[in-house]
Amino acid sequence: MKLKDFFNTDSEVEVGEITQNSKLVVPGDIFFAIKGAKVDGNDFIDDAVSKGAVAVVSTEPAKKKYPVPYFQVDDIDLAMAKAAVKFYKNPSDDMFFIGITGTKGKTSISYLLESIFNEAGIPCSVIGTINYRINGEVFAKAPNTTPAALYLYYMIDKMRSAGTKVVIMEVSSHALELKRVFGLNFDVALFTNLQRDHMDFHKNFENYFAAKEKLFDSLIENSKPAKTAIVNIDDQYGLRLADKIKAKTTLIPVSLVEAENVKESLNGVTFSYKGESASINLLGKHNLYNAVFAVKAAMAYGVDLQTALKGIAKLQGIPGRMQRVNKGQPFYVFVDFAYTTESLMKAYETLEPYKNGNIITVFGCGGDRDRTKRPLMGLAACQNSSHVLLTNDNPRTEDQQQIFNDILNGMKGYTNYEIVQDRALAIKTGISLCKENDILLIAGKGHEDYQILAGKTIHFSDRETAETELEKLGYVQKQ
Ligand SMILES: CC(=O)N[C@H]1[C@@H](OP(=O)(O)OP(=O)(O)OC[C@H]2O[C@@H](n3ccc(=O)[nH]c3=O)[C@H](O)[C@@H]2O)O[C@H](CO)[C@@H](O)[C@@H]1O[C@H](C)C(=O)N[C@@H](C)C(=O)N[C@H](CCC(=O)O)C(=O)O
Ligand SMILES: Nc1ncnc2c1ncn2[C@@H]1O[C@H](COP(=O)(O)OP(=O)(O)OP(=O)(O)O)[C@@H](O)[C@H]1O
Ligand SMILES: N[C@H](CCC[C@H](N)C(=O)O)C(=O)O
Ligand SMILES: [Mg+2]
Repeated sequence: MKLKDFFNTDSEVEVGEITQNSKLVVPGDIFFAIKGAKVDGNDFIDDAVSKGAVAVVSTEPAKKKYPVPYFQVDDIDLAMAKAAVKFYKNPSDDMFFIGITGTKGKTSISYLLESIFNEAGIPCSVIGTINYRINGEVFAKAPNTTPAALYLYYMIDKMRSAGTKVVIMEVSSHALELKRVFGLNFDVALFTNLQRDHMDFHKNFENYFAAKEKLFDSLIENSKPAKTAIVNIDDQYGLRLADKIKAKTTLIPVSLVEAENVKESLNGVTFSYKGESASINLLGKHNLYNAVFAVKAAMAYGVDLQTALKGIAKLQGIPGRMQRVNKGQPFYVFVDFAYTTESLMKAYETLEPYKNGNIITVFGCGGDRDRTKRPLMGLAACQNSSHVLLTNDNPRTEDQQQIFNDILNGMKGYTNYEIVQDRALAIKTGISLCKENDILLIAGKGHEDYQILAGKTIHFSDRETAETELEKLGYVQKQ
């Protein structure tokens, strides 16, 4: 493609790649300079040009005369997404796109859907929190749930070349707000729920909801047929959304009343759905929602009910989502990605029927993120546990003591906690406190295999740590 295909210019210069990272520039590339959270991409324009960039795009006026065309734009996120749509030739037009938004349930639904499409023999790819997968193979670890447009489109192009028929995508509110998914045509969009999170970024619930709604705006504006919205109407924001979009789109409501004969156990949930018996190997009623969402989304593509139900039944588990660590010890250990108040409450609700002793919770809160949830999580943990081990999560660049102080504000009046700052030690302590039938809940990091301490990333896994500690105590049973 030529430069004139992207910008208002008559330049015939051939474009190689489009990038926002000067380190990756090779001769022929267009460089997008982004003001980031850590550094300003505008400081790397000279670097990009010296490496052979053929054009520079920025929101800032040019600091000097560059030897290549310089385009000043109002909205760099939009400019990148538009360039990506052109460069990769509308890749979403060639595949069926399922976008999942909502505070909770996105990753779980994406796994359930992938399992259904595998069962149906339909090649599918997944973009989400844990990693990015192309037709079942891990393509890359996920730096973001929904990556920035240039990388996102690059990956979608690879999915198309690999013969993917269905792309299942978690669409975060950040992505919607920052236009990372601009230009993608979603065939089906899912809304799970809206709960307290990301207030650092959105400031209030209305803004947060407005960001989520954008997925459905794009659904309405796109030009493809079969525009379907699948919305949780048991959620107050879902109900509002459903009301707003019902005249313009095919609305499929989701409500738990559709699942009958629900029986929960530590192996999963069995239920009947539209007269068929169904099961999932995932714990808790929230996963029943996720299962119903997945079945409805797959059916919107054309998968039949029986195949969809077989697909959800085959999924054995999801990394870090209520995952049991079982080395044959006489108590229960669960790792869960509950890093918000509501998720923590869901975890306790799920475990309640099996409570035959104490519940001990290991948790902390991430730094450089929503502070409003911290006292609420502290309160929830104290209220629902016999003992809480307050520890670090990913403090990132924030002072750990400040994070503890925020959490402790919600724990006033409670004495059933102690601070064990080192997470491995907190897990070890939690295990040592467990007596027969007790439950240890290790919350907040789920699948994560790292910790970000003072800005540095080290390897860390709740699951591995728990397994190692259990093995040290002589428990060896294979999972
Ligand atoms: C706060 C935020 O959103 N940061 C995102 C941002 O990174 P950043 O702002 O720190 O970038 P930076 O390091 O300051 O660099 C700025 C620019 O300079 C460029 N640069 C830098 C150095 C150099 O030598 N040359 C150069 O050109 C960089 O390529 C970049 O374009 O751009 C990166 C690349 O696109 C993102 O990976 C990164 O997401 C970080 C990891 C992040 O944590 N984001 C969170 C807030 C987020 O987006 N979360 C949502 C929701 C998660 C959920 O589901 O709950 C998500 O979708 O992940
Ligand atoms: N449908 C749901 N409703 C409420 N809570 C849920 C639901 N599904 C999962 N959870 C809880 O939220 C946690 C994270 O689930 P999941 O990873 O599927 O959500 P997500 O939307 O992808 O979250 P994130 O934005 O952090 O990636 C789970 O471990 C569980 O505690
Ligand atoms: N995608 C979420 C994950 C948070 C996980 C938790 N362990 C934390 O670090 O706060 C975020 O980046 O806000
Ligand atoms: Mg997710």
